[in-house]
Amino acid sequence: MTADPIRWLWAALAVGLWLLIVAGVALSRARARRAATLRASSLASADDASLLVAFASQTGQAEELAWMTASSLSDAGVPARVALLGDLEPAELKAAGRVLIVASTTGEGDGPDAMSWFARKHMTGPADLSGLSYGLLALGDRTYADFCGFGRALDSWLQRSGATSLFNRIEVDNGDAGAIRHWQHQLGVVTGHAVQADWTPPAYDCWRLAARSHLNPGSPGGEAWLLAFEPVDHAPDWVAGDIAEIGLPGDPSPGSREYSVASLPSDGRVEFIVRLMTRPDGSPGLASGWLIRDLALGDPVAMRIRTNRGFHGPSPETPLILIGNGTGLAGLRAHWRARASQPHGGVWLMFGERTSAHDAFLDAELQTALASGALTRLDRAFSRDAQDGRYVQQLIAQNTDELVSWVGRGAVILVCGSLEGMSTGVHAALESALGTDRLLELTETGRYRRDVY
Ligand SMILES: Cc1cc2nc3c(=O)[nH]c(=O)nc-3n(C[C@H](O)[C@H](O)[C@H](O)COP(=O)(O)O)c2cc1C
Repeated sequence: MTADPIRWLWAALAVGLWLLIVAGVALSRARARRAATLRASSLASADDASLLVAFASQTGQAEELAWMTASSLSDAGVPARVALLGDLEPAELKAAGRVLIVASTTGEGDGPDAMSWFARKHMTGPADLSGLSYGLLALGDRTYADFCGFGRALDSWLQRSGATSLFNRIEVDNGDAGAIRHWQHQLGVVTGHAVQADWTPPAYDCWRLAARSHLNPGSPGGEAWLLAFEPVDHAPDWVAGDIAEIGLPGDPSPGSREYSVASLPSDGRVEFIVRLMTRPDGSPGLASGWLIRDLALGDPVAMRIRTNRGFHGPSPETPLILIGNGTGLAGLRAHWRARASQPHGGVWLMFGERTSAHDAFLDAELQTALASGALTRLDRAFSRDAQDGRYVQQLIAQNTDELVSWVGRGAVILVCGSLEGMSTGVHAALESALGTDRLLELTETGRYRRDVY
């Protein structure tokens, strides 16, 4: 009996303390939100032509990356403004035309608190976002059951609302520096402006240039070369679809470049294809010029292999449709080579380049792969051939029945090559062959994957 008043006192104190904490959290969130909104509006006001960077953040990492994204873009000469995604209306997103989004996941696969109203009001069904293109950086942590749950839900809502992704969603596991560098790389591709040196310099291994062969002598397009590197110390493990990051020489280093790996660990070397780029003054591009013109056989190179889950292949019994153009053949080659030594469910390669006389990249190897069964079917399109000029997307249109049948048997479609022209053309051709809903379903179930640049 005598203990009761004391219990009541403790209980009242506990409730009071809890209320104080709740109020404090709510206040600090509201303050953070206001501060972000203020910063956002101060950047957002003037220039409507600027690139929109929107974020959804719970503990600040997504917000920080959004600001780093915007300032990198501004430094590269692309004006950018930052906004809280949760404060925008779909009509404002649509009006922006292009948006880069950084979004984290919290709770159990939930969106940040600042997104709850937006999610309830807008994300329960599709909005009208036709004409909007977007890039998405999803932050998360693989130790949670629903990895990047909110980023994935957002991606799916954007697609269902008619928006087009500029590149595959990039997922960041616990601040993974490689994935963040990949985002930086894509910023450069999307804006056409080199984005300054890496935010997080990677730890490289030492490799040496072992071979370099010209794939398209006489081509009307830029020179394409197959380069091979051997490890100096240890060779890391990797799988088809992974990416080689090359550190450019210099102190400080002017950054890194990414290339789709065209070989497998069993080859004992990393191979990839580089196109010689030309600067406006006619001189060779910084990275491609160095790799193709300056580097001598035996010279050391700083390189690491980055896992690129979004472009890994399915198990061997699943039919595989590989579609690409130009240097994109590199990312596809590792996939058919991975099947060369085992029974598999079929590999169909559709490849596009300029001329059959000069741009039939790796022709002898492709013929051998066909003869051995590593490739089941090969279709090529050469856009500048006088009689038969076609693009790779036309191969899809011409073989719709076959494509539908492969997809009906569970095929996975992998697309690698240029973002402009090829991947949008291929996407449109796949949409008309399979239907928009079917293609969306393939995207969401990981059966349509793109590695485009
Ligand atoms: C309470 C809590 C819950 C989380 N839940 C998830 C989750 O379900 N899935 C996930 O991928 N990451 C989850 N994360 C990891 C965060 O997404 C990750 O740390 C992210 O970088 C945070 O970004 P932010 O600071 O912008 O909110 C969670 C983190 C916290 C603190």
